[in-house]
Amino acid sequence: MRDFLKRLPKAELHLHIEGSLEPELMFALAERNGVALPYASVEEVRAAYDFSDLQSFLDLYFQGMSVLRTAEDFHDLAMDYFTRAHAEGVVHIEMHVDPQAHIARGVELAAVMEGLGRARRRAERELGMSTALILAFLRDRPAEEAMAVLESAAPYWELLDAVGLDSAERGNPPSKFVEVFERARRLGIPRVAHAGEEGPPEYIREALDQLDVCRIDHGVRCLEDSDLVARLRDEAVVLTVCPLSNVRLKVVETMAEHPFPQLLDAGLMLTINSDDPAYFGGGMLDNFLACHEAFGWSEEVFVTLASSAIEAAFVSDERREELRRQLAASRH
Ligand code: HPA
Ligand SMILES: [Zn+2]
Repeated sequence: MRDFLKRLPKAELHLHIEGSLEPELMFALAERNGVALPYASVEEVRAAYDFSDLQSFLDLYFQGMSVLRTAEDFHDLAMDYFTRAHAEGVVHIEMHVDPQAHIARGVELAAVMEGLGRARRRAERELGMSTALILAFLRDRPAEEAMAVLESAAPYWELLDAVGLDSAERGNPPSKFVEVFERARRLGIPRVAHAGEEGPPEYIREALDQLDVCRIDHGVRCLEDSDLVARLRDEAVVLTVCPLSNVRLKVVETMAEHPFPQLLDAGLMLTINSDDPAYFGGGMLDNFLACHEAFGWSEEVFVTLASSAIEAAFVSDERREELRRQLAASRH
């Protein structure tokens, strides 16, 4: 099964590029930039990744990314992840980036976009991968700040495949960002949002009704509301589920208790994603393997999930056809 899952052409729709920062690269960049880290070793960093909830992770996530300062750093961060993902059979990656977390530290948006842009072009040229970029707003920051970031990103609007919404969910409902998402809609930029990870099903409804999103990131708590589940099924809304993330952030206690099988039984459109692979114990292949071990799914189930990701990806018609062909070929 491992060989099959590795060979399967996997499209990743939910990945925070800052969450792909492995401790080894964190140390290398800290040295390059003269940034002090509160850890003595790579082992110490990994030992600190013992989270009790989303906020306890976010604290270390924002601290870790403090080593990212220049365009070169963002290039190296993304290439490091793209190379690893490529080796696991990932063929397409849609990355969230959190500009506010960098601008607040005095890093210019231009450095972030230039570095990621260079890595994206290299991934396409050298690894044959496609990538997409999702500019995410930090929902625990004011909506006015998100609007200012969207406006300041004007030189890059053409490069954006979507805007997203992430960070601390509870107490920060999607409705807080109606105007920002309406602005994105008028600019013709697609929209996604994290909802129903730690927050209630109502936040999923708000994201659909008030932010007009085409996908829900996480969304696992929809199961608490049967009317909402029926709606997600009827409207074929894709959920980008992140199994190992949910366990590490204690959304669920164990993989065995993860509601992925119930979501599948409900007829929802689902995808498997890594979220923050450097922090949550593994990348795409590890997430696929964890599902195989916990749920004993057949190859057919994984093909269905991989196909859903291809169909929901922000890619051209030509690229989608190519990914469909790769998926069909991987089955022989
Ligand atoms: O899993 C997450 N949830 C919310 N915000 C995030 N930012 C990075 N990862 C996450
Ligand atoms: Zn996420």
